[in-house]
Amino acid sequence: MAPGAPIDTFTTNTAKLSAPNSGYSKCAYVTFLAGNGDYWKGAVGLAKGLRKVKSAHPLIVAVLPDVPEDHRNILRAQGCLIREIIPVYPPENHIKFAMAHFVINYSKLRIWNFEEYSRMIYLDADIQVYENIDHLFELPKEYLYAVMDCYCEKVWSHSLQYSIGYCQQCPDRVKWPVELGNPPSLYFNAGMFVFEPSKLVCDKLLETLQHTPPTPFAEQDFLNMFFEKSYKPIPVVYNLVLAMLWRHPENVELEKVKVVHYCAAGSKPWRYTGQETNMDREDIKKLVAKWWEIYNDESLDFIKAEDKVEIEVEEEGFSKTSIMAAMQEPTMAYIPTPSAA
Ligand SMILES: O=c1ccn([C@@H]2O[C@H](COP(=O)(O)OP(=O)(O)O)[C@@H](O)[C@H]2O)c(=O)[nH]1
Ligand SMILES: OC[C@H]1O[C@H](O[C@@H]2[C@@H](O)[C@H](O)[C@@H](O)[C@H](O)[C@@H]2O)[C@H](O)[C@@H](O)[C@H]1O
Ligand SMILES: [Mn+2]
Repeated sequence: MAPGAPIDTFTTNTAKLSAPNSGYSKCAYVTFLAGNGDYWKGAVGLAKGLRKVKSAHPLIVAVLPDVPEDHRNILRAQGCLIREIIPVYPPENHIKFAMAHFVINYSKLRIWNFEEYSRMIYLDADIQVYENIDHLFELPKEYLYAVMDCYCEKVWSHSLQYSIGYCQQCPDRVKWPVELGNPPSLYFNAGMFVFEPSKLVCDKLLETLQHTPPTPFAEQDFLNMFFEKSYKPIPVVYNLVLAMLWRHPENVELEKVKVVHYCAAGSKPWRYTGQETNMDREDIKKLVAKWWEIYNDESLDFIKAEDKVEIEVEEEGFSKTSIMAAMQEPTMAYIPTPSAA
């Protein structure tokens, strides 16, 4: 079991999780979309995946102004709620320190403004949900819940952890040197987290950002700094960062994973070629195929309420209502009752 992931969150609290909704009125999933590239495909996949696992909550898509109307319409047609947000930029003079392709992610911070929801789960658009995780909305208040990240990929080569060979996923493999004081605080992957929207917190985030020099992992580093005292780790099944498969296989039981995060280089399913390092692994091929199965499944497309036709289906002597998509021509579907004889 990954160290530092206190399973008390799930053992002692499990009882609470089955309790009626612990005072959270409106909950929603939220993802983030920027630019006119192909991430909209990730958001469509996510919307269909949440439908497949019968989530009871809507998916909000926080879009930057540069997301084209046709991409927004595709997402509306999949039942997503589109919310345009104002971009957030770190202090101009430091912008070069964040990895350029991550700078746009600072705009994610605007989701703390969505106060009409008392609890939200943020999911990157390159994430897929394969099992219902609605119970996470009922975790005890006041904490930010997320899965611990891994420091072993080359993208971390700027860090002290990487140069020492230390990773929080296996703190005993290479111990943090005593002469360097305490090991780094637990650090989460910001592709998935459970949080409570608050305008007050949003204002504090934006104000703090203005005097915080950006760092390589941009808003992920910033969120880890900001929530250092209120971050609570949750098990890896809720956000499998793919690198865990080859960096810490001992911490992963793939058959139990509920959420997969396609963040490793070359792993975005809608761009997958299998050419990049580790992308020819059988488990990666299976996970990419699993994503496409949902993306291509038309039975998971959104059907507007007004387009649903309720028909009475008489079977084996009892009646049940079944919902079917509107027929092209609005003819009443009639299913004859089997003769009593
Ligand atoms: O061109 C882009 C880049 C990123 N994103 C959004 O920002 C998130 C974080 O970026 P990414 O997932 O590529 O980072 P990674 O998790 O791979 O480090 C994505 O999942 C998308 O939701 C986007 O909409 N358009
Ligand atoms: O803007 C910073 C990004 O930082 C994170 O991505 C990283 C991180 O997970 C590394 O640990 C992985 O090795 C790497 O592949 C991956 O790109 C978040 O997934 C993403 O949502 C976003 O916050
Ligand atoms: Mn991601």
